[in-house]
This record gives sequence, C-alpha cells and structure tokens, in this order.
Amino acid sequence: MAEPLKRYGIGYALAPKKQASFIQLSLINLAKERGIDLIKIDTDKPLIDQGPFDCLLHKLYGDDWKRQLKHYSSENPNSLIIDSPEAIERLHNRISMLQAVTELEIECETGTASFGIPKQTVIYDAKIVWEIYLENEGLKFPVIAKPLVADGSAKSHKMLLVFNKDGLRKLTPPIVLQEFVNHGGVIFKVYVVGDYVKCVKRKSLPDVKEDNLGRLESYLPFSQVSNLNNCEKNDDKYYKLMNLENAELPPLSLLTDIARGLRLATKLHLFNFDVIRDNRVGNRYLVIDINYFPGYAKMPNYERVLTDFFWDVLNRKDKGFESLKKVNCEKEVRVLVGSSVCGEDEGALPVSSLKIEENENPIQV
Ligand SMILES: O=P(O)(O)O[C@@H]1[C@@H](OP(=O)(O)O)[C@H](OP(=O)(O)O)[C@H](O)[C@H](OP(=O)(O)O)[C@H]1OP(=O)(O)O
Ligand SMILES: Nc1ncnc2c1ncn2[C@@H]1O[C@H](COP(=O)(O)OP(=O)(O)O)[C@@H](O)[C@H]1O
Ligand SMILES: [Mg+2]
Ligand SMILES: [Mg+2]
Repeated sequence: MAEPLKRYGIGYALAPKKQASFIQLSLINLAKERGIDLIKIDTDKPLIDQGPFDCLLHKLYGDDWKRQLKHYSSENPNSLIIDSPEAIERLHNRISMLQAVTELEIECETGTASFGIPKQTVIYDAKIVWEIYLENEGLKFPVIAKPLVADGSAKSHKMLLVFNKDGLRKLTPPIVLQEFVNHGGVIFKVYVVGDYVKCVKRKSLPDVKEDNLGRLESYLPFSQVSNLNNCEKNDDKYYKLMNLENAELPPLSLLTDIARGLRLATKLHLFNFDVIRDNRVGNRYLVIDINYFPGYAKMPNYERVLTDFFWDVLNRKDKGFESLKKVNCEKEVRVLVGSSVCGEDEGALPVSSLKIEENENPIQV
C-alpha cells in the first residue's frame, strides 16, 4: 500500500500494563498504514519537553499529571487531548459516575426497554447505625459495597457482597452501598470509541435466591469478576450454568442511545459501561459501572476501530472541525454524527467457572 502523504503523530501516556495490552504491533502497523504514528511519551521526563503531538492519548492519574497536561496544552493549543482530565475525573467517583446516567433524557418507546441505575447510597461515616440507615434508604439485602473511589487502583475494585446485617460490620467507608440486582449471571459490556459502539457479554456474579440469604455467609469479597481467567477455555461448567451463549443482548438502539447520551453528558470519547438486565422486571437495564479507556484490546477488531477513530478526529481537526474539548478550552463539544453498533457476540470472551477472590480483606479505602 502506498504511504499516505500526510503523517500524524499521536503521543500516548499509559501505565505499563495498559501499554502492553493496548499498544500492540497490529495496532501500530495499521495506524502507520493510515499515516498515523503512535509515539510513546516518556513519563519519566517532563511532558512539555516532548512532542508536540497532533493528538495525545492518556490514562494516568494524579495531580502532577494533570498539571503537566495543562502546561502542555497551553503551550500547544493545537494538540488534541483525548480526553480532558476533568471529564475523566467524573468517573473516579462511583456516585458522580452514575449520576451521568440519571441525567440522560432518552425517550424509550412505550412497551419497549427502559434503563436506569440500581438504588444506591454513599456512606462516609463509619459510626452510623447500619441497619437503621439501610432501612431509611430503602435498601434491602443483599447489597454490594463498592469503594467510592474508582481510581484504577486494585483496592478500588475490591467489593463485598453483603447478605445480612453481620456483613455490614466489615465495611470501611467511604463506600457506595448498592442494591444487588439478580441479572442471570451475565453482564453486558458496552465499548464506546467515539461514534462506535460494541456490546459483548461477560460472566458476572450469580443470582442470589432470597431463601438463601439466612443460610449464606454474611459477606463475600470479590474483585473484577468479569475479568477473571478470561483465557481459560477448558472449564465450561460455569459457562453452561450461566447460559452466556444464549443470553439475549439488550436492544441495540437503547445501547446506542445511552452511549451517545453518555458521550455528551461526560464529554468523553473513550469509555465502556457495564449493563445488567434486571430479572425482576425483564426489559429493564441498569448501568452499574463506567470505565475510562477500558481494555479495548479485548474488543474484536480493536485495531481497526481505534485507527478509524484516530483518523477521524485528526482529519476533522485538520479541516477545522475540532470535535474534542481540550484542556483549558471552554468550547462546546461537537457531536460526531452517525453511530455504528455491532451487537453480535463474536467478541465475547470465553468464560470459566466463577472464582471468588480468596483475599478475605474487607474493602478498605
Ligand atoms: O486491563 P483490562 O484490559 O482488563 O481493562 C480493565 C477494564 O476491563 P474491561 O475492559 O471493562 O473488561 C476494567 O473494567 P471494569 O472496572 O472491570 O468493569 C477497568 O476499566 C480497568 O481500568 P481501571 O482499573 O478501572 O482503571 C481496565 O484496566 P486497565 O487496562 O485500564 O488498567
Ligand atoms: N448492582 C449490582 N447488582 C448485581 N451485580 C453487580 C452490581 N454491581 C456490580 N455487580 C457485579 O460486580 C462486578 C463489579 O462491579 P463494578 O461496579 O462493575 O466494579 P468494577 O469497577 O470493579 O468493575 C460487576 O461486573 C458485576 O458482576
Ligand atoms: Mg465493571
Ligand atoms: Mg469499573
């Protein structure tokens, strides 16, 4: 293939694990063919001394990084930053994260699917009388206790499924207490890359029968259930039990609408959101988690999807139709029109039996 005339440089600043999974040779080569060079940003050196890049991709945390981005942006106003650290920060708090869903105004046709978030409350004070508090908040067992902060650290993924009041003693605020909703053990992960939307199925926590509540342990610690042993193909007992293969995907039009709405509400371009089907209602879908710059390499054909996205934003920028909000820039985000949704499940990962984390440590934030 002939080399494109114009070349673009995209700088990326990612943690080593993320870099290893995302920056694969197949992505580098495909982007190169389209005239896009992916350039590693050396995080041991000041950002301001590197580039400038046509576009900067990042998933790093902390005030120092934010300061560096601001400085870089003020010196290089034509460099696109995907995405703004302020917008990303909204996802670092599990309350403000899901508030974005409640702000969406999507008209669902009568009789078709509806969406929302599970009932939840935040607890800052360890001294509260848990039982009374739960009752006042209208929450019933089982509940999931999630660290309020979702900053990518291992502990921000450590959760407790609490079956009864004894389990409440294990909690260390600040935490979000969320109703556990039976959903058939299947979670839908909806990946968003600009206009592109892709839904895949993954394993989740199994349903909890009400009769069992008294008989179960008071709590169960777990962490990143949908990511456990993704490569193990041999143990398909869980797979069969959860009927992942036959689980019906949520309506694609609903997922596209939510994805588009979240893009506008959060001003983010690279994220995924986790959806469960509320078994009590059937056609009601609940968004339980939104993640910035998730594991795209697990998405089928991720190289093409990401390269198309890069090409699209770089070309729009070139043509003067800047569609991304930059750091320090108050301009409104332009809506990129026309979405593509692939709902088929060719990208769903193999599942293995559900293994609950052995670590007995309760959530500590
Ligand atoms: O590592 P991966 O590929 O499993 O991706 C993680 C995501 O898995 P997913 O793509 O949703 O299956 C993962 O999603 P969940 O929170 O597990 O739903 C997070 O986005 C995680 O980032 P962080 O630890 O919250 O900063 C992501 O981790 P990072 O790669 O960003 O560290
Ligand atoms: N309200 C809920 N009802 C039932 N299961 C849930 C609920 N919230 C979370 N889960 C289960 O817990 C897992 C982790 O929760 P999540 O909020 O996605 O945290 P993380 O950011 O660590 O992925 C989900 O993938 C799902 O299996
Ligand atoms: Mg999740
Ligand atoms: Mg998450």
